[in-house]
Amino acid sequence: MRTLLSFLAPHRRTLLLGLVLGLVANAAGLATPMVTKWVLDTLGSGEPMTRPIGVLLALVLVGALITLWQWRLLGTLAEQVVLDARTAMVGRYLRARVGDLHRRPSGELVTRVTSDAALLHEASGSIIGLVNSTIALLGTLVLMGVLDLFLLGCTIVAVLVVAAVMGVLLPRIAKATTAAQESVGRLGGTLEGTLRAIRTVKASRAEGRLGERVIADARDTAAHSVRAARISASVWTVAWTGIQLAVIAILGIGAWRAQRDLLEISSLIAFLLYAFQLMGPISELTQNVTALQAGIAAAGRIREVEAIGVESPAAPAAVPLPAHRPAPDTDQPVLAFRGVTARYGPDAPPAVSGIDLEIPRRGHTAIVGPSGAGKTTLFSLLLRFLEPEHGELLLDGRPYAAHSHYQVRARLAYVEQETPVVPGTIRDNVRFGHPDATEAEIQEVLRAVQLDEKVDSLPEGLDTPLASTEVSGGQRQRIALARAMLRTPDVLLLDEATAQLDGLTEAALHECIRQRAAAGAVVTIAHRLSTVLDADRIVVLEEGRIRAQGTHAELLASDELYQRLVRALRIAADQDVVAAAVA
Ligand SMILES: Nc1ncnc2c1ncn2[C@@H]1O[C@H](COP(=O)(O)OP(=O)(O)OP(=O)(O)O)[C@@H](O)[C@H]1O
Repeated sequence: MRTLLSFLAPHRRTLLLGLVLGLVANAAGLATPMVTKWVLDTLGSGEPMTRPIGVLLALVLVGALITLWQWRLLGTLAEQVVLDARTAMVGRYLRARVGDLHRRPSGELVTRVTSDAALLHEASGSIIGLVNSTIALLGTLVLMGVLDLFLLGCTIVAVLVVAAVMGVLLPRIAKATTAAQESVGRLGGTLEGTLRAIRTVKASRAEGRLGERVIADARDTAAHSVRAARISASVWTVAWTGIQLAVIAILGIGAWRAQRDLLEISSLIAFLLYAFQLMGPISELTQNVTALQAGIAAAGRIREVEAIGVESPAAPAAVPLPAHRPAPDTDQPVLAFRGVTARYGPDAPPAVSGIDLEIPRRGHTAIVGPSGAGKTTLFSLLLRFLEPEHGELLLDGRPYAAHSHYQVRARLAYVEQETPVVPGTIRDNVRFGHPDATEAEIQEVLRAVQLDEKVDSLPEGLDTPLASTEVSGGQRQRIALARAMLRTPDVLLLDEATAQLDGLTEAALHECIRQRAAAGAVVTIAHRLSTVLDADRIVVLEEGRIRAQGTHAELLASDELYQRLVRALRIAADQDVVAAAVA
């Protein structure tokens, strides 16, 4: 509840106005039966009926206008609350630490923004609705008491029975709705993973099995929602029947009291009007309690997003790059690890330990090692996706802690092994890191990765929209390279694809590495013999530690693991040659 209130707090003035409008509309509604009695009392009294009928009309009109205003006000507010929640969540996701984000299925994170946030719409007006309907209920009962205390007693018995049944059933609706939302979250997670790996899913003929898992969550959602709908139906039936029975009882007892002159006919009619009106606040109470419960559950799930750790809070654009930036020919390494140990969780074993490594300002450093040796972890540390547990990293001789995440990343360019294309056109993809890049700069990097002719041949050229499925693996690699080469970064971090690359892409890759290494630093996670042979220095990793460093010739002569790795790469390279010859 506190969480839901925190979403509403910024809109308290609008809520207050909504409450006041609701109260005025209630007052108009409550006065109507009394004025109806006035109309009836004037019958045969000789008084003109125009005044009470005029008041009646005015009440209906004012009530309608105020209700319209209140609906529009609260409807707009509800959408603002949903928008605020979505904005906060999207911002949190984008500022989140990579590790924290990856611990949750992305599809589930998406459902929090889409379906959970939508539940706040109904809930945001429900607190006002609850106050309004409670006041309307109490007001109706008080006015009924004014008309006839005996009949009020009958009504209160019916209202208490209805309230008791609701007290038991409404929490069950909340439980079912929360469970349904959780199933939708799981469904989103599984479905997103399935669609992302759709090729593997189909190739493994696993559509049926995975479909079953997704449908199982959908069935779960439906089962919980059906339970909620059935309980709601029971609540409505009990409330409706209770009030109908109360009306019949009032009619019988009221007629009997009227016969004995204990009650005026006009009062009985007004009382009956109030009895019929009772259904309004009761149904409003039910709806609002249900919406509030669903909203509280959704607000809880939305607030869980705040548990996702975020990176340094400094606003990226507001952080100036350090004035201190050494001359390019200095001997000081551009990047350095000093006794770095890091792990992925408090209970996980260290992924890398005691890393001491310097990345010179110029040249190509290749990192090699068996699977799980910690190569990707070194990149994650350099890019600050992961923070060291012990030791520190230095950029231009200054600890990473003295820079913001943004400042560190502004000096690096990164090509992922999977090299995703981002939503948008080829132009958007190439200038992703530098949205202000000029046409000439874009053309230059496209030439460097040998994509210029391909782009020129497309009818829409640079403005061709890209979807990951439309781009070949090699083209994706080259687009990612072009993106990284734009505005010559100080350090190019390249996680080489393990998949076989086409000749054009491989040649473009090596040309880019060579060009960049002549002017700046290139660090590769090398999976190809040609890349290792190209490197100025090679770092051999084993079980999270640096085992050896040196040139290819030095390591080949001195390190047994390196010899084995090169042998494996050579066999892979030979296989590539055979495959190319066969093709
Ligand atoms: N996100 C993660 N959560 C938990 N442990 C991880 C995570 N990523 C890597 N590890 C662990 O950290 C260690 C180093 O992994 P890393 O991915 O750095 O190795 P690698 O040398 O890049 O392997 P590969 O060549 O197979 O990609 C491994 O033991 C791995 O299980």
